[in-house]
Amino acid sequence: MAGQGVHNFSRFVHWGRNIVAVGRNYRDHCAELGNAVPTKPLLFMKPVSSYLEEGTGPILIPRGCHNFHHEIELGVVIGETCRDVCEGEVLGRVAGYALTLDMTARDFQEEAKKKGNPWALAKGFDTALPVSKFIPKEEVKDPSSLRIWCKVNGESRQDGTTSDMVFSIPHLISHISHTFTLHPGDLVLTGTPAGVGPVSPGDTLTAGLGDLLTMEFSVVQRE
Ligand SMILES: CC(=O)CC(=O)C(=O)O
Ligand SMILES: [Mg+2]
Repeated sequence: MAGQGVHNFSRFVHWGRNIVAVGRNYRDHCAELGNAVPTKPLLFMKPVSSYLEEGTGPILIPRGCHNFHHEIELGVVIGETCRDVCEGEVLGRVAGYALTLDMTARDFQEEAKKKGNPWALAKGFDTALPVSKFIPKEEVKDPSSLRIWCKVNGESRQDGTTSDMVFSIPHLISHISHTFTLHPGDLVLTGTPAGVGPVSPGDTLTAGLGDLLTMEFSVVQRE
């Protein structure tokens, strides 16, 4: 596998350094929250401590949050260093993919947006990034045409396709790499399609990526 070297990509969660997230990358999601479609990628970071691997525990609603949302997203795992890479080189530097949830304390985010503050509290709390197992790129025929879906207690909430992204995976990673270097094991979240909505303590989230995998997480209130 390209760039595998000493790294074991099946455990990328434990050695990736950067988690870069893209916001407002689907027109239908921009519309549902009343946001303009960006003219260049909107980026924010999530801390490594926000990772939650399937099977290791529940998603924790942060203290003081009263509007807690799911956002299903395709994650792209970097395989080789990306610094000033052109779009045509990007997919050759990808190690694989993962299904991710960009869990969001929407009330914290709304407050931050009003004040012009960053989104760290809204999107960076412990367990804010539930992830599936790693999927090597050889198992993904076309990352630009993958179904991503999310159900809450069995009810469909989000059902989108990566073909509806405003900015493609090569464009996003090339763009990011012209500002900061991405390293092997880093993860790029590519934004969420429409249907984001609230989850409560006791809910079960199930989500899927094409015919490649499904994952499941329960939700509890952080004490
Ligand atoms: C409005 C948002 O929270 C932006 C975001 O994360 C997205 O996926 O879009
Ligand atoms: Mg998101």
